[in-house]
Amino acid sequence: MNIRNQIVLSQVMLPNQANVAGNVHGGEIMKLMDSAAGAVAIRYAKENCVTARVDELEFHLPIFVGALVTCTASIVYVGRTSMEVLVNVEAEDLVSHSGPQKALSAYFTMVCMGKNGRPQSVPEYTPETDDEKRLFEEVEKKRALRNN
Ligand SMILES: CC(=O)SCCNC(=O)CCNC(=O)[C@H](O)C(C)(C)COP(=O)(O)OP(=O)(O)OC[C@H]1O[C@@H](n2cnc3c(N)ncnc32)[C@H](O)[C@@H]1OP(=O)(O)O
Repeated sequence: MNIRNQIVLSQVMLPNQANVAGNVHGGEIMKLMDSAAGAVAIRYAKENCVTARVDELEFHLPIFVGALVTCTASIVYVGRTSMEVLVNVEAEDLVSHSGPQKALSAYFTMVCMGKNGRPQSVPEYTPETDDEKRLFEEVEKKRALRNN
């Protein structure tokens, strides 16, 4: 993975991010995911980007106060003005030392916005590794289905 195409964002979950049971609100994590997707898209496009769509958002595990949450946002497909960003979230219980566990995942469609407030083209993306090629083809198929 080209380092320019990935951003890792970590944060310890605090009591003000949780409900009365101590579970972190889903919206708190979704905001973190959106920030990570936006950051990697802006770095890739070298221009402001907005979120156009979120697909396949899945909550695999609950997250609790005190957990270290790490969002990894990776560019996996690039269209003309839009980018598909896969965001994986891991949560780690720092006390138990049980290691990070996959907690959430989603695909964000980010659109590059020109200074005129309209979508602007972004640099082409060529997947290199087998994993990158697999993800690229998966997203390409999904977009083709969506646009038909
Ligand atoms: C970081 C943040 O949180 S930003 C705040 C939240 N987000 C926003 O405010 C965005 C609000 N939405 C918008 O401003 C507009 O709908 C835009 C800019 C996303 C799209 O505007 P449109 O006039 O539809 O643009 P246009 O038709 O030229 O499409 C631009 C690209 O966006 C893609 N796109 C537009 N709408 C969608 C959608 N709903 N789902 C997936 N892709 C979309 C198009 O496929 C196209 O991609 P491509 O150039 O790679 O083929």
